[in-house]
Formats: sequence, C-alpha cells, structure tokens
Amino acid sequence: MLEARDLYSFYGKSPVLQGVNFKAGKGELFSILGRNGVGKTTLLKSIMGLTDGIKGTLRLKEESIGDLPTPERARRRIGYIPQGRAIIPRFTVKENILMGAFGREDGRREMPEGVLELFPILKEFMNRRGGDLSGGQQQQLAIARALALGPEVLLLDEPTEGIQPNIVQQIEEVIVHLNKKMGITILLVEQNIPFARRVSDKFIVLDKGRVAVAGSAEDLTDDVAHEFLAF
Ligand SMILES: Nc1ncnc2c1ncn2[C@@H]1O[C@H](COP(=O)(O)OP(=O)(O)OP(=O)(O)O)[C@@H](O)[C@H]1O
Repeated sequence: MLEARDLYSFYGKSPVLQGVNFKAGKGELFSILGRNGVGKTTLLKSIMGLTDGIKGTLRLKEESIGDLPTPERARRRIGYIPQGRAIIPRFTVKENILMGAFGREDGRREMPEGVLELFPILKEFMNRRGGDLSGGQQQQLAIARALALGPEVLLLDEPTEGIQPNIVQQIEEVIVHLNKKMGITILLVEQNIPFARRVSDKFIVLDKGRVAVAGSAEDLTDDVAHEFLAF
C-alpha cells in the first residue's frame, strides 16, 4: 500500500532520514516509534512532501509519489493529522472540518458521512470556534477534518500527546474504528508504547534517522522499549 525504499529526507542539506525502508500493507495499522528527535515526524512529512527534499523511493499502491506536489498526494487520498493538530482557531468546528474536503479529487465539499456519529461532541459544538475546544476535542476535530478527504491512508502524528487520560481511551477507540471497521490504513507516530502495542499490526523503531527495529506487534518487547524508547 505505502512503502519507502532507501529513503533520505532533508531539511536544507542535512539528511534527517538516512536510508529508511518500510512497507505498510493495505488495512494495516503501522506504528512509527522512537525517542524525541529521531525523525518520526519527518517521515510523515516526507510522505506528504513537506520536507525540503527526498532521495530514494516512496510508493503508494505501487506508484511512485515522491515527486508529486503535496496537494496531489492529498488527492490520492493520503490524510495527514499533524502533531499539534493545526486547527484554525478562528474557524468554526464546521469550517475546520470542511477545509479537509478541499483536497478531494471528486470536488465534494460535504460533511463526511458518519463523522458526527463518531464524534457527537463535534455535532454539539458545530458552530463554536475551533480555538475554544479542549485538546482532546481538537484532536477529534483534526481527525474529522482528515476524514473529510475520504482517506485511504491516514498519517497520525502523536494523537494522544497532551490529552487527558480519560480522553486518550476515546481517541484509541476511534483510531481502532477507522482502521478495523472503515478499513483505513493508518501510520501512527506514538510515544505511548502501551497504546501502540494494543493497536498496531506492525511497527518500526527509528533511531537517528534509521530503522533500528521492525516487526509485528509481538516483537515490540520490553527489551526493545527499554533500548530505543522512552518507556
Ligand atoms: N523544519 C526543520 N528544519 C531543520 N531541522 C528540523 C526541522 N524539523 C525537524 N528538524 C530536525 O530533524 C530531526 C528530527 O526531527 P523530528 O521532528 O522528525 O523528530 P521526531 O522523532 O518526530 O521527534 P518528536 O518526538 O520530538 O516530535 C531533529 O534533529 C530536528 O531538530
């Protein structure tokens, strides 16, 4: 579905990713783990074409996407939920969600089907400003905005960061629903290792811009966590 081969990615001249390989299969939940600053966000940005440049191969459904401009990658139904969520504070909840639809290939600018059932709180707050929502509500809003694109693949950067523990569970349930019930392939950057263990099919651990460990959920042992993760 989505793969990288010998991927280098640059800010200016410095190669933050240095020969990364991975392959996330259709419908998989694929986690990208590692300590702060190892290149996890850079990997998601590279998939969207948001770093200064890449070398190597990036392919979506067997087609090379590494040279495509960012909007074209969105049209190919890759949804991106950045770290910090990037909600527009002065836009209403509804406007924030509809913004996601602007990347759609088919030109439909509608409230995505099923989203309001998934996030009843957003339905209630439809006309509030995005900036007035709590962190957990903003995370739900960011997911809803990405769903407006009708994504086949979702890139989620630390969705539980800075969110109250009781809301983390709701976010987890939504992510599992998107993956298992809606069949969306998910690439998840996460520092919460127990969470990553519960939801992932496969994972990679990055260390200094390279893949240090790769495997299935059962390979994400305590030893791996102690050696490479803040755990
Ligand atoms: N826009 C940028 N320009 C230059 N260097 C950057 C930029 N963004 C990130 N870096 C550097 O690239 C490296 C990887 O950063 P990145 O944000 O990808 O790491 P991360 O694993 O996602 O970390 P965190 O968990 O803290 O978000 C770091 O050394 C960082 O300082």
